[in-house]
Amino acid sequence: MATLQAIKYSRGKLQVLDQLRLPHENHYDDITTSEEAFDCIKSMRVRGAPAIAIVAALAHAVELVNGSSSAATSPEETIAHIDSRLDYLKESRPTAVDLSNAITLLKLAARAARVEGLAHPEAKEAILNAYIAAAENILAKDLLSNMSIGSYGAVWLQQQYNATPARKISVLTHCNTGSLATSGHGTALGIIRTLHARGLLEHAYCTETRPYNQGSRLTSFELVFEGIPATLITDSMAGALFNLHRERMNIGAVIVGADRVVRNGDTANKIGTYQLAVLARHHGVKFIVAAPTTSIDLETLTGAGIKIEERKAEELTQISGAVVNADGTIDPTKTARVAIADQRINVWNPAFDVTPHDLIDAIVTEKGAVVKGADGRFDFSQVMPERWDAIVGGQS
Ligand SMILES: CSC[C@@H](O)[C@@H](O)C(=O)COP(=O)(O)O
Repeated sequence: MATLQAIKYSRGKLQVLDQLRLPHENHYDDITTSEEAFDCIKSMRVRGAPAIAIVAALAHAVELVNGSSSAATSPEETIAHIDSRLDYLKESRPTAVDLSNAITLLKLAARAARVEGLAHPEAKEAILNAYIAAAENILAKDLLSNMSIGSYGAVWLQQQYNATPARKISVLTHCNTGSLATSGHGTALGIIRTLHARGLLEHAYCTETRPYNQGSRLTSFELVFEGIPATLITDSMAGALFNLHRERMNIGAVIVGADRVVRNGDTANKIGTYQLAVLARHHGVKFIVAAPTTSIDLETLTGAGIKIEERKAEELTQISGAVVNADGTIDPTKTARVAIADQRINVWNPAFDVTPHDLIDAIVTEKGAVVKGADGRFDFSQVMPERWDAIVGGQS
């Protein structure tokens, strides 16, 4: 079956699906420079923590293939050039940690390729090749990682509920964490896809995800595209849905993604995630975060240390969409931006909120599901031993 592809890449060429035009129009932008990638990420034509990191890393790879470092005359200058482009890209969106984790890895890869005494231009070429290979590896690993998260998450849920094809479970998800937010399959939506593929999913509910509507524009599009039984609700309907779950809806879990999971398990994700976690706890519904280890930030101790991006007022006070014809069909060639509030009203528009770890039942990574120990803490040392030793080991 065809799958949705947010990012198309071959060496020297990067194309990114413009998600602002979805679900009405499939348009890919060519990304040839870091500036174009920065704008694509900042304007949210591409979004989702893993996808942001992949686009930034590959955009610079494309730039290097096309000769952007040609003025560098020594290995030091080549590395300084790479560093400065990556530092610039890092500022595009601040909350998702995948981008900074990718940048750390890419900088290390470039440095590791330095060979003492090797003459320029061989030394330069070795550094460029190492950077490009590391960037391409981020793309390749992400898909494998998502498949693995899907499997671990489905198994964990199956065990919690003794789910079988005769006793399926329903889930609720928020924002978009699918193929469009990653290199493919997705994280939270990847678990839903895997549950469906294994015959264990009764129904998926997705929230609209105001203000930017990643749920109604993107997740519902992905669910319809794949024929997964699904229903769209507004963010404000979740409480009513949970209230009915015991008798009729059989909601087994809320499954969300993450922009940054910090050392104690506190998790920043799309605004509205926290209120879902509170509601889930009140109604005895499991709350699961699906996050590759690239979304884990071991250097930040608690959620209080996470910088939350604030976005512009127009995301609340205006909305865009395609024109609906009198017969109910959609005309994708006629899009409109519409004011839906008094344009003078003060607006607070944080893009993310933080869910405290005590409201989270499991954090599913590509290395397995992490649950709290008897002390109520998440321990990530099992799923990322090397980074744990390098960062936390040195502090204890
Ligand atoms: C696998 S994507 C995980 C998160 O990045 C996702 O849940 C989310 O909050 C995306 O926010 P966005 O502002 O659309 O980039």
